[in-house]
Amino acid sequence: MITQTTNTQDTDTVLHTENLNVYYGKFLALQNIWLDIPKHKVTAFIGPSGCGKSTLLRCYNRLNDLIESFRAEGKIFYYNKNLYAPDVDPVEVRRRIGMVFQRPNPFPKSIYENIAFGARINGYKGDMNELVERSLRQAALWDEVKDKLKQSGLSLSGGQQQRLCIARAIAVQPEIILMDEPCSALDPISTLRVEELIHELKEQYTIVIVTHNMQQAARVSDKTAFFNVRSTETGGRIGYLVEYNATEVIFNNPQQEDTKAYISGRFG
Ligand SMILES: Nc1ncnc2c1ncn2[C@@H]1O[C@H](COP(=O)(O)OP(=O)(O)OP(=O)(O)O)[C@@H](O)[C@H]1O
Repeated sequence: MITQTTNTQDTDTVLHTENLNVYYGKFLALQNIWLDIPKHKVTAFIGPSGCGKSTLLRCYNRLNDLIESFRAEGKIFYYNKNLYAPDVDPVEVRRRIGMVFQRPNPFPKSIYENIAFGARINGYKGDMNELVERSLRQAALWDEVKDKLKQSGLSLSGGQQQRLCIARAIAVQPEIILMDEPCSALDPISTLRVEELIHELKEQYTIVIVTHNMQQAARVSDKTAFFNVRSTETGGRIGYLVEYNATEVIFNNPQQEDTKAYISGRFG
């Protein structure tokens, strides 16, 4: 069972990562991660390819459990509950902590069913029409699709499909939405639309976004974590957290030389 009643951390913290190491088999992908995700804010993860941004994001809703070689040491607290405790149901974790992926991946079903399907599986007993409309409105898609709810989700444009996926994530009423490069397959106008949406959604949800686009991190996030990767003598490549701070500090006054070099485009 996961309860939200007590909180051993700061009350503004929804996810507290403590001394996390992540392995794929013998390969150490992330080392010694300590990081707090604040409630109702947007937190961006930036850093060069392979530094473990997506790995960490997937740890937050236990999506890595589906990878056989995956192993985590350390703790991730969702309020006062360690997400990796033996009594925690990963399916329940994924309902509370939803995910939007790099490529829009609507179900090959109608727009309506894309929203209703997950809610129904989760035992939603309320008015389904109302839930579909509310979710699509929150994802800023309702006006564009309200007259064609029976059409396939796959008939929409890429940007619309991504907003449909956001609506689908919202429909099961999560508290946190994880976004793994949600705009990388979208054109600039659709990207802007999704960025505006992220800004609106943080009033109700906590958002963590992985992005390669530093302007995007600067535009949408309140806090930014910069990760880097170091090579070991034995050929390993270990990801680690370099600096975590308010986004304006990371971009205007970074405290670490590596952060300065990365945001000024000198590496990565
Ligand atoms: N399923 C997996 N099995 C084995 N190794 C993996 C797996 N997924 C990721 N890795 C390795 O873990 C390291 C971190 O990968 P991850 O995808 O988390 O990095 P990233 O910072 O998100 O990279 P990118 O920006 O290129 O998406 C990499 O060295 C990657 O090869």
